[in-house]
Amino acid sequence: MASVDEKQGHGRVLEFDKVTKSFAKTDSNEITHALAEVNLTIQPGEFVSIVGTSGCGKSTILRLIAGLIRPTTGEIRLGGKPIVGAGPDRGMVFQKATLFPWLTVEKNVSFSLRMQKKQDKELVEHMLKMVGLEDFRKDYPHQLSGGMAQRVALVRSLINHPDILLLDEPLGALDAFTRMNMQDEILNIWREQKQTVVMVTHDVEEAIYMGTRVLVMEPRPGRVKADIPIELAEPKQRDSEEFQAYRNRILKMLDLKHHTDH
Ligand SMILES: Nc1ncnc2c1ncn2[C@@H]1O[C@H](COP(=O)(O)OP(=O)(O)OP(=O)(O)O)[C@@H](O)[C@H]1O
Repeated sequence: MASVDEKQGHGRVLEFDKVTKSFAKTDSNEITHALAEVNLTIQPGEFVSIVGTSGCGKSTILRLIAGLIRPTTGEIRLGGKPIVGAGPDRGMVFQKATLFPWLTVEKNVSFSLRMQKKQDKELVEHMLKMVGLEDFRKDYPHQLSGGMAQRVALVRSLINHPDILLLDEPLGALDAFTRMNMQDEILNIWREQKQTVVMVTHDVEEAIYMGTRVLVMEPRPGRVKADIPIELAEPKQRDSEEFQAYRNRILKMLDLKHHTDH
């Protein structure tokens, strides 16, 4: 039986135990080692940011946690139990809001509740208010800006009270101003709901600003190169010396081998 805590979706530790993931290339006999051995413990309520150059396995980590793919070797456990598939206790948001174009905002948000025959008008209303979209409930996705669509995608995942929220570059397609606003919105939601968040981003400042911890990854084979707890006073000041020291340290790690624009 799940404990009350588990039912509420909080309090479960996420563990990667010697996890590797390899993919066979379809056009040759080669194998891509997307992840070498990853060992990782994420405590409930942590906000973990993942940064790293292209192809170092960031999305693979999220897809493994989501249960969309299985490890090649090793095990991923949530609350001590192996993750064997997708489930409503883990919600994922992608860079491009994947909304149903034929459904209104309200219907997109309540979709999974309706699938589970758990209609809850008040909850939907609360969620829409939380992201300031209550006046747009009857609009369709094509009528929304990128930021608004991403807010809908976010609350559509949050409505199941996931234990873990998985964010795959959720703000990557937004303009700088909207992006900064949404960083604060996501942080407010996280502070209110206290779920565990694992977010992939290419933006080092965003990783530090939002994360309680930053994982720096390295490619070929993908692995965690550094695991950096962010110990900055809230609210974090992007222009503070301490903030910039984290930024420079992480950028240096990313630049050592790969001169990219990350
Ligand atoms: N389904 C798949 N089939 C074959 N190879 C894959 C598959 N998924 C990922 N890979 C390979 O695994 C490696 C890691 O991919 P992943 O998408 O996790 O990287 P990433 O760090 O998220 O990259 P990016 O920042 O470019 O999104 C890459 O070399 C990629 O080509």
